[in-house]
Amino acid sequence: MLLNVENIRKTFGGLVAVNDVTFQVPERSIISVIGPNGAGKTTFFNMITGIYQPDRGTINLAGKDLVGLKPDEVTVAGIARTFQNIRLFSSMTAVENIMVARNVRMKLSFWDALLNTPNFRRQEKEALDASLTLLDFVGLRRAANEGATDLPYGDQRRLEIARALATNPKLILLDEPAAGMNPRETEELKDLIRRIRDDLGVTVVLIEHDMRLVMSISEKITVLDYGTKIAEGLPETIRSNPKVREAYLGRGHAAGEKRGGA
Ligand SMILES: Nc1ncnc2c1ncn2[C@@H]1O[C@H](COP(=O)(O)OP(=O)(O)OP(=O)(O)O)[C@@H](O)[C@H]1O
Repeated sequence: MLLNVENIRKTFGGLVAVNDVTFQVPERSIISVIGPNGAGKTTFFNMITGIYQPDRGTINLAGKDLVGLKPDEVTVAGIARTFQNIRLFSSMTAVENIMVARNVRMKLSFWDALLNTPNFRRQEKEALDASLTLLDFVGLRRAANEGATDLPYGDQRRLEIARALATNPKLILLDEPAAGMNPRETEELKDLIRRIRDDLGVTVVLIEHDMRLVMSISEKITVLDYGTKIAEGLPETIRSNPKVREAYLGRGHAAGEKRGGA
């Protein structure tokens, strides 16, 4: 197992946002976490990535215990993520946004940078080349020198994915990557997610409301409702699971119909 999460729990005051959830991710898999609004999905990601510490439970990545680590330490351990609300640096170009992310892996001293040593210049050149390769990978090579937040929305989402990949992760967590995308962009995203796994060997876990995407891409789906895991399995079994249907329909049309249903 690449990621092994056991019985993690998070409460906010009296509210149990994530209720003793166990979740396993095999290496090189594509797994989705779904559930109605407020089900606890983002809180779950936030615990895995060190933004919140779980009240109890364990999180293990390739044999390394992640509980207690800060977000940047989790990144170094091998987990990258994107956010529901895009978080790009608006004052930087597309390629610069990737270069800064790559810095977590660079081996430079303060003096190298200050004195502009050959070591610094060589690593800068490598960082630029690698960042352009990643832009190519997500289909944004032409936009390298454009302001990151001037890009169309779908491109910004792909840039965020490229930036996450720049940290050289074992696992990438995508929080609603298709949000705001049109059907053509969502198709391209599906292809990109497959290539992340097939070409880069990076394992993918996504939170997603677009059920067509979820059903067509996931090898396993985990369903949360009120913080509790209510179902887990192959897309076909999840689609026909009465508990899952009830969870979506019980919350009204917002989650059940507008967003595609379960
Ligand atoms: N920092 C916080 N303080 C208090 N309550 C919180 C906090 N973060 C999340 N919650 C609550 O925890 C519950 C789960 O929220 P979470 O954002 O994890 O759900 P979600 O499944 O990601 O929802 P959505 O699909 O709408 O993004 C919600 O009731 C939410 O209001």
